[in-house]
Amino acid sequence: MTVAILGAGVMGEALLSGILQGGRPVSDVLVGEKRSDRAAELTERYGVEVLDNAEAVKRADTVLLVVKPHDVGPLLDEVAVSARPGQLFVSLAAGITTAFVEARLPGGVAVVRVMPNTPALVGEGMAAISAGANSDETHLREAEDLLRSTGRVARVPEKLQDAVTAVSGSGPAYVFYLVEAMIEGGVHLGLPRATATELVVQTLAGSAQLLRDTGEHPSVLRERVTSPGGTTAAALRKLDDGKVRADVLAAMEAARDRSRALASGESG
Ligand SMILES: NC(=O)C1=CN([C@@H]2O[C@H](COP(=O)(O)OP(=O)(O)OC[C@H]3O[C@@H](n4cnc5c(N)ncnc54)[C@H](OP(=O)(O)O)[C@@H]3O)[C@@H](O)[C@H]2O)C=CC1
Ligand SMILES: O=C(O)[C@@H]1CCC=N1
Repeated sequence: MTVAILGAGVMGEALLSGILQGGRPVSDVLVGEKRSDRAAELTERYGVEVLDNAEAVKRADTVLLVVKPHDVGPLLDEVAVSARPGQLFVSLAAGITTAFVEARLPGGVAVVRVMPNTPALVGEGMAAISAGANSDETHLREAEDLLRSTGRVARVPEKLQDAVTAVSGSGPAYVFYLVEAMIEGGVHLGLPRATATELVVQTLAGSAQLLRDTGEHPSVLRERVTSPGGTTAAALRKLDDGKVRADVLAAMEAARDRSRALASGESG
C-alpha cells in the first residue's frame, strides 16, 4: 500500500513524520514536492523518495492532498490524468469539499476529507474525517490508520467540517494566543520572561492533562481553583467584564465562515 503526500509544508511534514513513526516502511511513502531544496531536505531527514506529483500519483494507492486550499484545484488539474478508479484521495485542505475534489478526478476515485491540527507534529493531533460520495468503510479505515499515527481521529458528517475547522483545526492558535497573553501578563507583573514562560506552559500542559484524565467538566475544574473571595474569582470577574466568552464565540463563527468561503475560492 503506497501513500503519496502532495505538499510537504507544516502539515505535510507532520503527516510524513507520523506515518513513518507509525511503522509504515519508508519505501511505501512518496512525497510530491516542486522545490528541489525542500525535496533534498526531506530526503535527508526521512530517507523518503521525493518526485513530481504526477509520478507520485501514478505509483500511489492513497494520495494525501496537503497544499493550501487555493492550490488544490490547480494540483488536481495537474494530476487527474494520472489518477485511476480504485485510488483513495484524502484532502486535508480547509474548506475544500469532497465534491470539489471528486469533480476534478476520474469517476471511481474515492475521496475522504480530513481536518487535522498541528499538535500532530508531536503525536497529539486531533483529526476529524468525513466520507465523500464514493468512499466506503475501507476508505475511512485507511484514512483513520494514516491519521492515527499523528494523534486521535473522530468521524463526522461532512457538513460539520467547517465547525470542526473552527474548533480543533484553528484551535491551537487560540490556545497559543492565550498563552502569549498570559506570558506577557507575567512579565507585566514583574516575573522574568523565562520564568513566566515556564509557569504558563506547565500550567497549560497540566490543565490539559487534568481535563483529559479526569473527564470532568471544565466548569467543575474551574470551580476547584476558585476559592471564595479569592484571587481567581477576582480575575474571572475581569474576564467576564471583558466579554471573553462572547469574543471566543464570535472568533469561532468567523473561522467557520472563512472555512465555508474557502470552498468557493474566495480570497482575503
Ligand atoms: N497549518 C495548520 O494548522 C493546518 C493546515 N491545514 C491545511 O493543510 C494544508 C497545508 O497547510 P500548511 O501545511 O499549513 O501549509 P504550508 O504552506 O506549510 O504547506 C503547503 C505546501 O504545499 C506546497 N505546494 C504548493 N503547491 C504545490 C504543488 N503543486 N505540488 C506540491 N507541493 C505544493 C508548498 O510548497 P511551496 O512553499 O514551495 O509553495 C508548501 O510546502 C492547507 O490546505 C491547510 O488548510 C489543516 C488544518 C490545520
Ligand atoms: O488557518 C487555516 O486556514 C488552517 C486551517 C485550520 C488551521 N489552519
